[in-house]
Amino acid sequence: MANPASIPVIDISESQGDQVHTAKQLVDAAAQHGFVYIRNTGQYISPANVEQAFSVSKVLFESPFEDKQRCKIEKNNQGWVGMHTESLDPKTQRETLKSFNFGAFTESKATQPIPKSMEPYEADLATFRESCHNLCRRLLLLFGIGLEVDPPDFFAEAHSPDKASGSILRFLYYPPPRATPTAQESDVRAGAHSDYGSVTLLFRLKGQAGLEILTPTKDWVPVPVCPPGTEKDPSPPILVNIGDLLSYWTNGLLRSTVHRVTFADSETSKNAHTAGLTNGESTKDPRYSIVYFCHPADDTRLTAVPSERVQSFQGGLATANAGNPYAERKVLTADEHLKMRLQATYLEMYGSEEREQKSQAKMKQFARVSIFNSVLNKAYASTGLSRNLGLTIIPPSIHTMAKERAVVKEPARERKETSGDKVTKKGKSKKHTETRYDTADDKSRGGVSVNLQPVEDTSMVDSLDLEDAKSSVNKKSKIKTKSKEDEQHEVEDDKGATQGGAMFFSIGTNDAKKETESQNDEQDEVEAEKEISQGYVEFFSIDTNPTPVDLAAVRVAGAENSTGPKLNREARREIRLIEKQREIFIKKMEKQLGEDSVDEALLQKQMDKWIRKRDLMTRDRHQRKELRARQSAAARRQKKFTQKQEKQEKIKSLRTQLSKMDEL
Ligand SMILES: O=C(O)CCC(=O)C(=O)O
Ligand SMILES: [Fe+2]
Repeated sequence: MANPASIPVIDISESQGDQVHTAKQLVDAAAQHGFVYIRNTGQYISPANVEQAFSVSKVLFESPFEDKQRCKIEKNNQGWVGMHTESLDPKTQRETLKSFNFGAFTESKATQPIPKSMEPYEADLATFRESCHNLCRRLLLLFGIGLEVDPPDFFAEAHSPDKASGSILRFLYYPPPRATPTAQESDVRAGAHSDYGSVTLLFRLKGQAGLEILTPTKDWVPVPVCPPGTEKDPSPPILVNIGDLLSYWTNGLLRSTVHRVTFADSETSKNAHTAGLTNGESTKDPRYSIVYFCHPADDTRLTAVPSERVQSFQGGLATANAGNPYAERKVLTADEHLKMRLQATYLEMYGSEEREQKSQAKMKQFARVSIFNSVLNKAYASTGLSRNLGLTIIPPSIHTMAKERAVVKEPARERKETSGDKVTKKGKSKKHTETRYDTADDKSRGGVSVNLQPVEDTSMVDSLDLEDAKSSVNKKSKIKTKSKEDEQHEVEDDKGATQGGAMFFSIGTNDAKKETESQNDEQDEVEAEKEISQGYVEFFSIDTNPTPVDLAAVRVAGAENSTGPKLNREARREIRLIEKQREIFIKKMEKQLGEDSVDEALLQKQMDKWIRKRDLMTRDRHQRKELRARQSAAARRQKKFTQKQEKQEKIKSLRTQLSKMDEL
């Protein structure tokens, strides 16, 4: 068993004597280990506040999945990260963590969507984040003093809280090993990585093992929560580690050290002997941790700081970061660095180059399908939007179907009206007219209707077959139907999760038309599923920020008399609303800045923001609708079940009576 790391514990409270001495101690620890414990005396963050932050974190992770999913992580690195979404170390197969990243707060209000369950704690979160930042700035000042940077507050100033930065307060949750039954030996809780910012604060709970650091001799050693001498402190020390930026800034004098979180537990890992457990700590329970990643202002340049000690440092970045593949200097500013690291972490969200190429190929394929092109062209043309719209992927079977349909020139859909009497639930007769747009004859392969709706999951668009895609939708709906949301379901759902905020089209086929309520049990099931999935199979999306398309060409194509299917009412309404909103923004801009002063880029930004917000609202509405459908389906099922039981009871009692009569 590897010995725990001998990271020093330092008391930085101002009352603790010589500031220069403390600063030198800090620099030495950061240069040797890249990690240092700060005794928590409560001067910067009280143990009570840390405890409260952990309680809030538990509330967050226990809140409904939909509530968190609504706030999925975006490219600004803020939001909810579901299971297997993140990949800190692309070499590791899977990481079993969930987390929530809080960005900036203004006047105690979050500047990002947060789960409803967090609303009562917004001010507490803002205060906690602020105290973390203050502690980091104190540490940065001490690093400046210890390194004799001129001026000593060089680092602290670069982290002014008034400027936009990538700083993040992050709550982490690692499910217990028993909740990840499909875990493989190679799985880790968090993959090997160094942190992206300047300094990181890490809060952990007593008894929760797992964190390990990679030493210069390439050994993984555990970092206990309570190192010797701190066991009786009111709160475990705060673990501070040096991030890549401080390493760049100091030419590698301060080390950004690679670390990870493992299942290093004798019960769960065959590698227990290499992992090494520290006394009294284990990984068998769920693990919670809180991290504060402190970043400088976005535009901060990452050149070596004005310090003789740094400039004359012989080791240099390469030597100091031997074993840290992440610390290669490739960038000039803090936000460029962060973007580069986030791209590698959230492959799914940013899309790898390979996926980009594939989607390009699919786009070309898509372009050949005139029937769908005409739908899009019309949509683009009628919105008159200057935002760049683009598309992603259609399953080949739909592609084939569309091609066929284009070739046979299926007859246009006809408006059909049927009227008659309908018996209401109360047994009264009522006049009823139903309008349908239907194909005129039975040559139809199922009419196509296009429907605009935001969806939260596009995983099925990769499906190779329409039927597959359909059953995948239904399967997912079924998963969601289960009332008890357990870990495994979250894992399933997370797998397909992609970034929100995009607007998607979906396609419905004739067989998905609303059916009249049936008395038949099975039919009821089918109906419920249809209601839930709304009978639609997502097939392509309009991304709000994708590959640009030539809008001029789109307008020309849109103006032609296309023979493709018409946009349905919801789609047309959506487009009208977008147009209207755009006009409102233009008018506002003109009012403020005078006529012909429309700033296209700004307008674009406003539109994107508005659309994102609207998409979220629409998604909420759909979720509510889905919930209602689920509830009524469950009620129907329950009713059927009770009726069946009553019937059986009756038969049973009749049989008993009969046999009694027989006996007589
Ligand atoms: O949970 C932990 O102990 C460490 C997490 C971590 O290293 C990170 O989020 O960067
Ligand atoms: Fe980390």
